[in-house]
Amino acid sequence: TRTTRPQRLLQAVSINAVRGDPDSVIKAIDHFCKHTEWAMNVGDEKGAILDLVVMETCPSTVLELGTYCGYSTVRITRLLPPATKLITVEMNPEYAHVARQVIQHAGLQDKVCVLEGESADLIPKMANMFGIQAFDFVFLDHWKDHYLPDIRLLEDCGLLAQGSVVLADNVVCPGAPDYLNYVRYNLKYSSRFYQAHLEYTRVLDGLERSEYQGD
Ligand SMILES: Oc1cc(-c2ccc(F)cc2)cc2cncnc12
Ligand SMILES: [Mg+2]
Repeated sequence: TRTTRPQRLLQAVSINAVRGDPDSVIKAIDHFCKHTEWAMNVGDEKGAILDLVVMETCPSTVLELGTYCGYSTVRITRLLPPATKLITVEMNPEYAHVARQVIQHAGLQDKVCVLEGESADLIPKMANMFGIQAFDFVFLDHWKDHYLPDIRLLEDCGLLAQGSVVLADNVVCPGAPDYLNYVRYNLKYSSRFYQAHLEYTRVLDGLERSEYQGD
């Protein structure tokens, strides 16, 4: 097929969503994934849990690892107050290019920085790049075998502080067993599981919310 799935998803957004309206962008992507073509967005069921955790955290600084087409970027950013910045990291340049256009269609481009590259390379540079101390909220939604090394790297770079909330997607499917073991049995975290389903399917999945207890 000439076009890629992210490009077809972007086309569905540009046709069906209202410019400047994040909720219409979210609805257009969910409709596309339910009726046209499955895609690995966090989706509407897990997305509603993501919304609740973001709202109760009221974060000033947000990091997302794994942008894909920007669906969860839009979900999170639409809930943030005007002054807040969200940094999202995507290693695939083609995904990043589509995500920037989806985020722009939602009218949220001024609140989001899409960084292209490997999370392991970029995390150590973030404090200096953005003049931040710690992230109040981190959403892990990239390759599952990077969850554990990346949360350890965030700790080592002093980018987690007491009360920082880390929410991880796909801890059941595809699964992140080493990450779950770490956050559930390490006294530095208070962790809880939200049972849900793999986006747009009946397959079991879930989100793990882990709150950093401080050094
Ligand atoms: O939410 C997700 C789902 C899947 C996925 C793919 C194929 C399958 F069969 C089941 C699950 C892969 C992901 C990779 N990165 C981030 N999020 C993902
Ligand atoms: Mg995911």
